Amino acid sequence: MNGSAAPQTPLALETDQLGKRYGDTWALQDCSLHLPEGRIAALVGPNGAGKSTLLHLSVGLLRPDAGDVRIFGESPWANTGVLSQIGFVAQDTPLYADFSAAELITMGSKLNKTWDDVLARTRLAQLGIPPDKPVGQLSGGQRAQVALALALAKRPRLLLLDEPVASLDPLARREFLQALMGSVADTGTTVLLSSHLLADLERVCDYLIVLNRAKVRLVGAVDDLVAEHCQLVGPRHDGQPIAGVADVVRASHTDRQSTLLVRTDGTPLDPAWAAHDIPLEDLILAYLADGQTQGSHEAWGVTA
Ligand SMILES: Nc1ncnc2c1ncn2[C@@H]1O[C@H](COP(=O)(O)OP(=O)(O)OP(=O)(O)O)[C@@H](O)[C@H]1O
Repeated sequence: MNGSAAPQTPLALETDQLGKRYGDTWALQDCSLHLPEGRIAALVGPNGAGKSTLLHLSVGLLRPDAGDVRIFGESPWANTGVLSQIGFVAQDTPLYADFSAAELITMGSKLNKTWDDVLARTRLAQLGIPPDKPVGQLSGGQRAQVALALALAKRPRLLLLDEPVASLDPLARREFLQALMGSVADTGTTVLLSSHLLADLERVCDYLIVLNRAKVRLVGAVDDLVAEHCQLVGPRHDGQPIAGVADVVRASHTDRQSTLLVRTDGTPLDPAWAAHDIPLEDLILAYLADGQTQGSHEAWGVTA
């Protein structure tokens, strides 16, 4: 994990040993990461990994039980002034159900110092969202579109989206992500977007955060992470160190041969192994699979 690497550019989000606990269970633990300003970042993890918890800590909806979270250098819990720079669309896009989209836009314009009314109205007009219908009567996908339009109209420096495309059909999903990219490209807005749809994320994101079982498993620029990992195929591996390899992320074996997904250390690789590039999706899946069900089998009293 390279979450503690020295930052090169100003940071939109920074966490240091951040933790949140419910009873005895840590929803997020020892979470240290940087998200440089201007990135479009994917937040990936299995159900219950801690993604929503990280986002809620980042907008001051939850208070940390350990460590710190800073947005543009400020604690969102202690310094609520920084919240005006954040747009947040929570999972299931909660909106006031009795209000129409037009009324929500009016409310947004009164509550926010920076507000782009034309952006919100143009976007919802293009999508055919009726202005006067209570949003509680819109479809889940239409509500998600309204929530994104409101978040974008705030002209945030940091936009946090918790599974924004989950309720959208494939066409709407693509349109949503294109609109998101278009809106943030000009403004330099930093985006952190959680989703289970890896192919979508691969298309739009240039930064990656992988959480698994409350811990950060992987964080960094997509190009760097892809360059640092590869698949090795070679003689059966019995666990001894391999030149050029920092970590073995995943291993599978036959009697004579091993296939390893590894993180390299930047030095030349042992020539006994054939190295192949690894697609981003396979890389993410390897980190997601890591020890996934071990604790669950213990909790259910069954063997894996
Ligand atoms: N209010 C709560 N009370 C108790 N436990 C909670 C609460 N909220 C979350 N948790 C627990 O914290 C852990 C992380 O939950 P979180 O919602 O952050 O996961 P997630 O990665 O967003 O999951 P999903 O992909 O399913 O939305 C889970 O084990 C969850 O059961």
